[in-house]
Amino acid sequence: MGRTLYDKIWDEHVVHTEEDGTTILYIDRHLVHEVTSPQAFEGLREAGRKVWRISSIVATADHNTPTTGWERGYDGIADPISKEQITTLDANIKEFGAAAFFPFLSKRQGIVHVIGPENGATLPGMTVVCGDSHTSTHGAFGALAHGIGTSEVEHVMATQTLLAKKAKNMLVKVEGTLARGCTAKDIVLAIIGKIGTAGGTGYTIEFAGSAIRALSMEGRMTVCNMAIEGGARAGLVAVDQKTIDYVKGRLLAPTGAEWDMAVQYWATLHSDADAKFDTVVELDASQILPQVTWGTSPEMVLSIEDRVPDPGKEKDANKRGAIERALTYMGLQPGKALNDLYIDKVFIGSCTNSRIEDMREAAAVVKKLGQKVAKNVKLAMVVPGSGLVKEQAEREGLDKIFTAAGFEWREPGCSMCLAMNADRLEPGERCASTSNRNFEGRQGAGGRTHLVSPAMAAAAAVHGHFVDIRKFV
Ligand SMILES: CC(C)[C@H](C(=O)O)[C@@H](O)C(=O)O
Ligand code: SF4
Repeated sequence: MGRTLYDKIWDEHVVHTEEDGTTILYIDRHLVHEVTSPQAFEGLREAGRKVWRISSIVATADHNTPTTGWERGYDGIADPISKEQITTLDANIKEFGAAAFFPFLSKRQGIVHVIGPENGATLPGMTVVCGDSHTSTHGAFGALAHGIGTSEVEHVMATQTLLAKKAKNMLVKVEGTLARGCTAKDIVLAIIGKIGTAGGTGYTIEFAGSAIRALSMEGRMTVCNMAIEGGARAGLVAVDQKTIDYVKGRLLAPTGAEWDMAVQYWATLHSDADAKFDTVVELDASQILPQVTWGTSPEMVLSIEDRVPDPGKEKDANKRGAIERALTYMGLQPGKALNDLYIDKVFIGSCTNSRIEDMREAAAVVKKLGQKVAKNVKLAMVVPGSGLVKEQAEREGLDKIFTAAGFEWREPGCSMCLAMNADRLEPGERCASTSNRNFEGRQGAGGRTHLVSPAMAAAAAVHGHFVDIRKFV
């Protein structure tokens, strides 16, 4: 019987499987950031162990790094805990080693899920782990990639393996053509709206279909990034020519004869025609409208043509309670049209939407609208995902488009995606955000997050409220 892409990568990495399915899986790439690595390094130190394969480690600082004040160097990191995490990572990598380290202030620094692919650290067919839930992003390359906990970070460092149990196979097939103005972000929000945040629990999701194949690598990363918000630990997209073209020539990508061998192998990284999936979900891309979340979970999502739901119409008492709580937190009345929601802040960034294509998409909308950020919007910030994205965007003059319209153009990092640095919402502030989580307090205590695409966020900044982006692109 044919195998799925997930089956193939899994089989290739099994070291040993116990009768109950517990498997020792070999790990090819270990991405490291400052938040989930300190205890792992400390554990190694206490046990007198070294890192098993230094060349598997690629590290950067991202969650705590400030997005302003870089000219002041490490003195620009106001929060002492943030500063300590960043300097601790520097010291740990110095002591234990890495294939590549992109520290705070370096040109290639950035969000771990942006710098991995960008530097060819993420390659098709690899097993990729990181102490970070959005590691699913790297599945866009046909790599089996998922987040691990801090104790597992130490385990992988010490043994180059991970204890895992195989998940089931889910196929999410998106066929057809997206409407103008609709993007990868709208696809993945629509998928989560359909399957729910628990829909993918226990599965690895392969995203397929003509709409997924039509996406750029950046778009595929956006989709896989949010697989975790749909409950799946990992998301995958089959390798095709776009994948190979993206990887070619990147810093850590293979070269010469190794490249040729790799490409030959990568060509096998797709599900066989007769592969069996445990569950299949289908979506019609032409029916996907611009998406906006209204609540405090990514599954609380509707289209721009919709209105805030009425809990009174929900028969299930649990669901009704959840809607009521979300509306209270979000400060929303049932029946309010989503395009009438006025916002206080705009955040364009995060590992979901901070790549060059996202910057281009947002800048194109700003340019087309030709107006400044609306008066009611106190802050509209654009945070590129890495130093390289920032540099490329500046070469294309995108920063000028943003700043001329009144946006702030910041230094790279996670920033207001989770407010671990100085960038945050104040209580009650409403934000159009291109990130992936809208949980209570995610962008600052009491902050209200609406997840949208970069195009929608840019249009909302200029109009001061959400709009049907299809009319403006
Ligand atoms: C800090 C880190 C462990 C966390 C994660 O695992 O995802 C963060 O990146 C997030 O997005 O909430
Ligand atoms: S950008 Fe946000 S979601 Fe991504 S790794 Fe950073 S904090 Fe997590």
